[in-house]
Amino acid sequence: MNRPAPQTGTSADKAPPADTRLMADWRRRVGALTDPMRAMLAEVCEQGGPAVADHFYGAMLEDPRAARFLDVNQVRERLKPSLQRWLKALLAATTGEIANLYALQEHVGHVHARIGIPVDLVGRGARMLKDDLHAGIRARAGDDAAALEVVLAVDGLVDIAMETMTRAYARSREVVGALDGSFRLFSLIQNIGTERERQRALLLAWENSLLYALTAEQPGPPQPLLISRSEFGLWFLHKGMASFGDTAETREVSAISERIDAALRERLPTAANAGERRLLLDQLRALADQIRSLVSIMFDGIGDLESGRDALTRLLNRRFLPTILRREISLQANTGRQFAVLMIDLDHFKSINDTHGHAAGDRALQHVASLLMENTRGSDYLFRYGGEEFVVVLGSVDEVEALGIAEGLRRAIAASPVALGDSLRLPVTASLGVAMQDGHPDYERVLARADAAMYQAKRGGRDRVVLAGSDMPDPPGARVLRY
Ligand SMILES: Nc1nc2c(ncn2[C@@H]2O[C@H](COP(=O)(O)OP(=O)(O)OP(=O)(O)O)[C@@H](O)[C@H]2O)c(=O)[nH]1
Repeated sequence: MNRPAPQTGTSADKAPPADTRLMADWRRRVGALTDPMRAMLAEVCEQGGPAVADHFYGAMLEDPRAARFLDVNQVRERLKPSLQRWLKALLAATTGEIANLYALQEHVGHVHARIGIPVDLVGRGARMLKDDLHAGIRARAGDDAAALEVVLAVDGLVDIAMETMTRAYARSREVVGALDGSFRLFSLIQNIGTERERQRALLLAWENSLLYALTAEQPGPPQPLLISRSEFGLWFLHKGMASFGDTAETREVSAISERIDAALRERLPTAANAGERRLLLDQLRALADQIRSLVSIMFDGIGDLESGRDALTRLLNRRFLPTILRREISLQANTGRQFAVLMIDLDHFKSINDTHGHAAGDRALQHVASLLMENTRGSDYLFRYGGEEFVVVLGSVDEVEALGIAEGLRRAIAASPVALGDSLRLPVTASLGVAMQDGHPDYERVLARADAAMYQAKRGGRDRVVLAGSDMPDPPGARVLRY
């Protein structure tokens, strides 16, 4: 598991070289600050900082778009103090500190882009900060020329910080846009023919369960029959819509699925006799037929996709991970369905290479990749993350389900040695870190938590699952740790 820090998607390594003109201008402005001006700015930050931060985040939390990214505790404990520190760093900087400030602003710009913070909201925040700082300056120095000088200096510094951030933001959004676009092309499907047949079969399986339930004496509650809960429905929500995009067909499939589920919820409990249930069944099957035709049209439309997959394992390439995580984060915000990230690292993999050769190592990687495919659902995303590391994104799961799938994967890997030649069976184990998405808008965080949990699993002795930050009890017989 030796590897450099993960660099996914919009990381700084993809940023253009620093804008030297902008930095020079920044230095010039900072150099022009006189000692009295600096003293005034220090006082405004020191005494007015907490009120500025209160006002800033109070207004942000009132905006529903910002409220999606912020929660009250996070604002109180982390963001307000960090805004005050940032103000101080910006307004009290010396020319020698500009390079660091520039890097910090770029970082913030990248994070905003990853999270998808609307750019007008950032602009509004800057305007509010300036207004409050102006008020603080005028309260101390009145309206004389010296105060005006300080106001102009503050405006210049805040604007230049914003410009640096916006530059990084714009660059990151370009990367995000390009990745999202290419993901649509590549994501879908390892083999379009197979995937098409698989989804037809899943739809049919859902219809059969409907047939079975509706012809039974007691059809039971509607919940387990909902198409949105079926494996087809999960595939459509997590992968179908992401891959085919917002088209007339995908919208129509969503609308028909909602009609099916509404009919099940409303009419199943009151469909007292066999005749009524038969009628309901016929209507639902007619709707399922429409879905079938639409899905067929969607598959016909995508023609020849390249694979976008890791050549050795056929799993998804990690460069698409940010696209998927961003999408799952917004799906969670819109639907309330949680998702989980599993970080999986094979144990002592180096010794397999060292003892049996690199080809045997490759074979082991392919073997584990196929175990991952066999032991996950059609709606899950499987990535080759690095050499002997994999990431699985589990959509629509709670903590218990995620843990169950992770533990199932651990067991499947441990129970299924790699066949090398006719007689050699090589045991392989893996350490797994599981992180539930905790509502934080930056996908790097859930990845980092899964990664930390996986490291914990290594430290705990390997061949185990560690759940990041949880109080739940371990399932019986499972090698699950909490920390
Ligand atoms: N065969 C093969 N080996 C790979 C590939 N990618 C990475 N590796 C090897 O995977 C090994 C990873 O070793 P380490 O990171 O030291 O970790 P480890 O031996 O798995 O030990 P722990 O993770 O601590 O349990 C290195 O020897 C890499 O050369 C690959 O595509 N094929």
